[in-house]
Amino acid sequence: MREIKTKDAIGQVLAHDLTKIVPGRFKGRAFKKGHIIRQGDVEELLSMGKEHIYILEIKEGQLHEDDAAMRLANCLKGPNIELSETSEGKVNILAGINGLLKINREAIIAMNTVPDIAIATLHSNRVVKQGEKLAGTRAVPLVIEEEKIRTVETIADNFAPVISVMPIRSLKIGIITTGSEVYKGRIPDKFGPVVKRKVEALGSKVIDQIFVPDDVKEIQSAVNKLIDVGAELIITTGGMSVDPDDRTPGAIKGLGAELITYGTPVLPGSMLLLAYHRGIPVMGLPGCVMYEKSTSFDLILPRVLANDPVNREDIAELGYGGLCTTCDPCVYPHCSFGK
Ligand SMILES: Nc1nc2c(c(=O)[nH]1)N[C@H]1C(S)=C(S)[C@@H](COP(=O)(O)OP(=O)(O)OC[C@H]3O[C@@H](n4cnc5c(N)ncnc54)[C@H](O)[C@@H]3O)O[C@H]1N2
Ligand code: MOO
Repeated sequence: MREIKTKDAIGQVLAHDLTKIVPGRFKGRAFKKGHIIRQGDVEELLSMGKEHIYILEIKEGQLHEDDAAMRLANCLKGPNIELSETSEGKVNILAGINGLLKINREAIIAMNTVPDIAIATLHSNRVVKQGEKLAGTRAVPLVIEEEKIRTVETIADNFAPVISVMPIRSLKIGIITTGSEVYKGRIPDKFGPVVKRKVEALGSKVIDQIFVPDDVKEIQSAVNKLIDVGAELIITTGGMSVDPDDRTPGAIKGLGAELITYGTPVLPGSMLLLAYHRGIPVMGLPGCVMYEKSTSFDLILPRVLANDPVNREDIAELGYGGLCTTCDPCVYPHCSFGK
């Protein structure tokens, strides 16, 4: 790469994309890498403040930033990922489908430890839409040693897939509403509609809702009945804390269900339960899910729907970033909650 005066550059090949910014009106590529500079371009280049420009001269063992960015992007690309074109030396990593974003954090850290590499991502486990930008990558200098890109490619081989989107399944949901006060009609059910709205927003369907008093046997037979009629995820509400009438966790455990967790290090939503009974996930939701905008339920539900295995360690990890600051209005997922 060689620097020359713009006024002497006619006929030369531009080494990289040139960005123009007009505040409030335009930010983007004014000249593309590889463009052959013409007489008429000189005035425009000078008005963009480019008194000097780089002419491309790439040696053996070096890569241009555009080629480096595309190779980096291919290191990141896992299932259901699309790549943008290269622009201004950068490639964006995009969601190929609606789904659950998975990012290998360890791989991203290892790659960014290689000098001159920049990879910026969203957080893992977020629900994303097709076409959404998930990450961006570029090499920092205009010309980079190919060896550095090879190091990143080796890391990618060890960790693949680095970025992927898991499809979120549409499941048949069975709701069990516990609480003698609701069962006996003393108060109307306010919990069922919240659960219905949240599962439907992710593409699932409620097939049945059973109301039961705070009674172990009744809760247990409702779970089995819903599985018998084809429920693929069972969600119980209420009765999850410490009162004598809080029978739900005991009932689910008493079924012989495989308990992943009763209690999650997330506030609100710390009394949440996740178990598997006859191969079907069962979630126990504490009262706060009914009135708080975002809780542990919002963090775990998409993972269950995506069939992303959640073990006790995954639950423990939720504690870091698991405190909701209850902003008004709630801006989740555009906040630190669950990250
Ligand atoms: N001493 C402690 N107190 C509390 C604890 C604790 O660990 N120790 N945990 C707190 C947490 S965290 C939560 S969340 C709440 C409530 O948890 P529960 O799941 O046990 O909720 P319930 O007791 O069943 O109900 C609380 C409240 O909500 C009303 N409710 C329940 N279901 C419905 C429904 N379907 N429709 C309308 N309203 C409903 C219920 O009538 C109660 O008023 O406990 C904290 N306290
Ligand atoms: O489970 Mo409570 O749900 O933390 O508010």
